Amino acid sequence: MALWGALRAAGSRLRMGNNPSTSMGLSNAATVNKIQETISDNCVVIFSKTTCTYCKMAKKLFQDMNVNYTAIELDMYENGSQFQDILHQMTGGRTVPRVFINGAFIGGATDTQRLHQQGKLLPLVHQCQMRRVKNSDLPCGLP
Ligand SMILES: N[C@@H](CCC(=O)N[C@@H](CS)C(=O)NCC(=O)O)C(=O)O
Ligand code: FES
Repeated sequence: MALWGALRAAGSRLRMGNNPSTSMGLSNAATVNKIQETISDNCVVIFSKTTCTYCKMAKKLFQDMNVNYTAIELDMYENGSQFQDILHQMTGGRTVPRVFINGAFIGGATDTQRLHQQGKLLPLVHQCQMRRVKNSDLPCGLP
């Protein structure tokens, strides 16, 4: 999948750079893995900051639709800026919120709001949820 390629590329680009944030907390590879795992295990993931009003707006959109989401609050992580660097490599921007649905980056708060106004947000979530139900019917969770 293209996104995994982008993630691996992001990891190696950052590893080659002189990135002081790797001296504490997770290595870039571990942070890339954590992002990768989180967005593939959860239909809706919001990389967020607890104090950010734009982030609150994005989270409220999903709350109002009764959709569960996973929020990674980067201001609660010692290596939050490392996450943002990797998200930058993956998505072209390091601002929060960064919203992923079904493993794909859909944008920031205003992009998410726009998709919602266009009636496209909930169908994306449902697509992901339906895929998960189908997969869970298979023995041993095989894909
Ligand atoms: N148009 C973007 C604006 C995002 C934005 O400007 N985010 C600011 C906080 S509100 C940010 O991430 N600043 C850098 C930082 O917090 O690291 C969106 O709708 O998501
Ligand atoms: S709205 Fe101010 S930090 Fe996001």
